[in-house]
Amino acid sequence: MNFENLTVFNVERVKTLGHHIVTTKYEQIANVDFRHVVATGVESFLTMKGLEKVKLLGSCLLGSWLVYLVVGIIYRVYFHPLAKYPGPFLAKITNFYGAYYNGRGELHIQTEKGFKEYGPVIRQGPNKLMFQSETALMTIYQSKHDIQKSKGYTSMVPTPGAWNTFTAVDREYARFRRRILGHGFADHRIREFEPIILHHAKMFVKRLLSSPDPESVGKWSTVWNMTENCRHMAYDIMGEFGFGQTFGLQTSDKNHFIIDAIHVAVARAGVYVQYPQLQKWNLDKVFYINAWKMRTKFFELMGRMVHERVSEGKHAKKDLFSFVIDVKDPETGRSLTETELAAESRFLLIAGADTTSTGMTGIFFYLASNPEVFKKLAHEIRTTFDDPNDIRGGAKLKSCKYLYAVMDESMRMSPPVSSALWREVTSDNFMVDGNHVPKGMDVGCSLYAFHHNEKIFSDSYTFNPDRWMVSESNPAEKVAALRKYFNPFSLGTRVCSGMNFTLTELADSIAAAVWYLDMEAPDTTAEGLGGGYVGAKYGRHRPQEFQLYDHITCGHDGPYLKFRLREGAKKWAAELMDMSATREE
Ligand code: HEM
Repeated sequence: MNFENLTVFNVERVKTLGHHIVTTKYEQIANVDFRHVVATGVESFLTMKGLEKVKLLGSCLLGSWLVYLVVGIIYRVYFHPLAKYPGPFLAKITNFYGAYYNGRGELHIQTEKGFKEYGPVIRQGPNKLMFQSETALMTIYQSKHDIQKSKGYTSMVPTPGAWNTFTAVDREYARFRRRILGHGFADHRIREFEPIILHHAKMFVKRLLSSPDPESVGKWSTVWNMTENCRHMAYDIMGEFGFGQTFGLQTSDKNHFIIDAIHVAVARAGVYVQYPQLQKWNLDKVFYINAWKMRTKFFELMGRMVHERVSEGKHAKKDLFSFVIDVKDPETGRSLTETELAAESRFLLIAGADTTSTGMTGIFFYLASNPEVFKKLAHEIRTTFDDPNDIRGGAKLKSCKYLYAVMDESMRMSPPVSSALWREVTSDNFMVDGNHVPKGMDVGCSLYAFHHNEKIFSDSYTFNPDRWMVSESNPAEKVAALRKYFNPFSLGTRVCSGMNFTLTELADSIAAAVWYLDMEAPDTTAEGLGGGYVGAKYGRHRPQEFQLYDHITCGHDGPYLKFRLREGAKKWAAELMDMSATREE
């Protein structure tokens, strides 16, 4: 084509209605030298005033951006490899959908609602598919070769190279870290650490009993917000496990800021995991100014704790540091450095403390809203243990089947990690439920939506621990079938490393609290208990459901409860009240 000489036409279309023919008339105006046109354009641009130039350039840029945007949207909606899958329009065109709902703490609700609206496969981002079937759950999370954690996880790495087990995307590196960390979570290590868990569980009970009136043993206590009390206990335990020392949150408010610091960090991370590109926009400076200040204080505290721990000597404490510092990976011959271990300990505050405290708070919510369940559980614990000092992991505690059923049912109803754990497809022939998912796409299942899949968990919004109890009307096979799909700790190659640690912590502390205490909810409204309320928007409308605000880990409030020493426990109360916050090693 010759661009130097172009023929320019004046085009006139003649439009008529009905069956008349539409004609188009071309009238030749001139033969134009294209180079001349460009030169004239440049010349007239140069002669323009400054403001006019800016306006013209601005319009051109805006125009090009709009064209780019519209073309992008059309591509994502009609021509993208995932175009055929249903889902919210916003999700089809941008990851802002996931970021927005995660920021609001409602992605888990939108997902559960989405399956009802669109069916078992939803497009939840331009390159993301969310599935709701038993086979999809197994295919996605048990695959060893065709899947790895999504790139979104890398947005949580604070400085280049500072991976921890959770953020490790690379399969080989994650396996290496899990092999080392596994030594810290081995059963015999949990047994060695358990006395520390039990000490904090007793401090928890002692605090719940305390009241402004010193004569009040046996009378109702102060009203406690269990969200806070459970967090304080779980963070203190994780301080001991990760850093060999307690934060002292149950006994002083000096370090309470770490919980706020972690929550802002988690809310921020939740948004970026859904939409990693947002991180480039440096929004932290705008939205998280206070968080940056808290972050600095938090890192200073962590730095001090790591320093103190390291200077105490490798085996001075029974903690993660001591359990794994000497472990050499048999496959690579490598150990974790002190810096790598410190990164792991920092991460465990989120992964281990925030999650466990949500699990525990949920249990208190469901016990408070279901007094008949509390009664049955109290009977089981109080008749199994004559002496509360015998409560610890082992056959006796394991025999408390109803305790474990209550724990499972609470985490089914309100999983402490609720959203999808995105996985990236790394092979060319990955199939989920007969759908070929191209390489580079993200796939996942939502824990919350899955636990409320009526096909598997019937009457899924009813708290019913009996669904986990084997009986004549509920045979072992039926319970086993449920258990296969119950996955609060995820499953497969990246299942939670701290699952057994958590179950020990929950069983010890709930059994101790129920052994010593009766409880009562002074206010059974949504605000008082932390449930939903009739008339609220979808997902927040169920009074019998503990309300979670999901941002990777979950925010919540309540239940507000008061406690009193139960009958027959007086003999043991004095010992409890005399207990010192300082633990004897
Ligand atoms: C109720 C308590 C807990 C729940 C519900 C929970 C749940 C989960 C889930 C769902 C994952 C998978 C995350 C993903 O795939 O991205 C996970 C990973 C992990 N959790 Fe937990 N967790 C809990 C407590 C703990 C505790 C107490 C620890 C340690 C002391 C811990 C350590 C870890 C680690 C290290 C990972 C990363 C595993 C990997 O990516 O390979 N968790 N947890």
